[in-house]
Amino acid sequence: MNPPVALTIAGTDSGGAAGTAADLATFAALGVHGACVITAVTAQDTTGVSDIHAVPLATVEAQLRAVFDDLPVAAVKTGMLGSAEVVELVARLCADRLLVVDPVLVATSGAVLGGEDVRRAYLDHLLPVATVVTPNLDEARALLGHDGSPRQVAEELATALAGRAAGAARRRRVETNTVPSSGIADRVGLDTLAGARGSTSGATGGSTSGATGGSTSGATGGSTGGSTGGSTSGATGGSTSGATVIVTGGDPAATGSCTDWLAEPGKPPIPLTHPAVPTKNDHGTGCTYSSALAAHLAHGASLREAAEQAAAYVTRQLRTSKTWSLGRGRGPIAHTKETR
Ligand SMILES: Nc1ncnc2c1ncn2[C@@H]1O[C@H](COP(=O)(O)OP(=O)(O)O)[C@@H](O)[C@H]1O
Ligand SMILES: Cc1ncc(COP(=O)(O)O)c(N)n1
Repeated sequence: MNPPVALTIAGTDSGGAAGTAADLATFAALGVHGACVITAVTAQDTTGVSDIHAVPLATVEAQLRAVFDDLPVAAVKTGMLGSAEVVELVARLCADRLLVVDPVLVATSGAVLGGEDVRRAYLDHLLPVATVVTPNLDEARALLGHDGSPRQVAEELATALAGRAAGAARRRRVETNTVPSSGIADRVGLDTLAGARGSTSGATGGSTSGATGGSTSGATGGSTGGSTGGSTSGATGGSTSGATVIVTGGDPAATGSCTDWLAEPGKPPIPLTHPAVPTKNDHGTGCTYSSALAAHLAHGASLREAAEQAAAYVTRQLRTSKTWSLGRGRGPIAHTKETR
């Protein structure tokens, strides 16, 4: 039987901890075939980022078209996109897909991986069409433009994105009228503008988020039924009501546990708590988490289930890497197969 396919759109990390290295290793570990579209090549190690080479926009687009025209992509995950124009391109070509956006702005090491124009492009273009957004606390505060507790920023960001999602659906209608026909343009067809509810369940291995049309009702847009405990089906692509926001992290040092806050628009945020692993070997943790989330969604899990499983996976990998001593800086989260 075919495995589900997930696509990562991200940058490379020469040190093998974050970016596409983390994403593909995580997909493989979780039984998903990983496709990858490279947006930037970074010279990076455990101590920081020393160089970034942006892949030309046309090459990013060509990679996207090659993957979408050929493979039954059940879920898309974005990491470092690096420029506002790549953010816009991804928003345009992935708007009706099951889309996990990790809004990478700053690396653990402090390196800036996306400037103010990238932050704006996320807010204006990509986050409004995302199914789920996974900022860490700093990224969530940066996106909102102000401080707040993890719970507060998760709730506020979900509310803000819900407001933008309707506008994005309107914009998509205008844009898809002008996109020349191709494999992708066909799938991002007029029917989908109401918010495609095409099956993206990777469990079948054969589905792409097809233009099946669907309800314009905000209640179904970007549905994440599992987080309310009501649905057993996986999340679907094409948000019209706004993304679910998961603000990751918390303060493990302070409490011995990590709490990720899952917020759906219009609902009280839900705390998802798991044990903290005391370690500095956490480079690549955010990439690993969002890839694990996408992998579980590609298997057909509900969002709540996928979020819990992703955190459990990260925790296991951190337990493996916590005794490692690799590199001079912040060591990698383990991408090796579990040894115990
Ligand atoms: N020390 C830790 N122990 C266990 N889980 C962790 C630890 N640090 C982060 N996590 C978990 O890893 C996932 C990614 O979170 P985070 O570290 O905030 O991402 P980022 O790398 O983008 O800052 C979340 O589920 C978070 O709770
Ligand atoms: C190519 C690339 N993508 C993403 C990150 C963020 O990961 P982290 O927050 O663990 O540094 C990174 N450092 N490099």
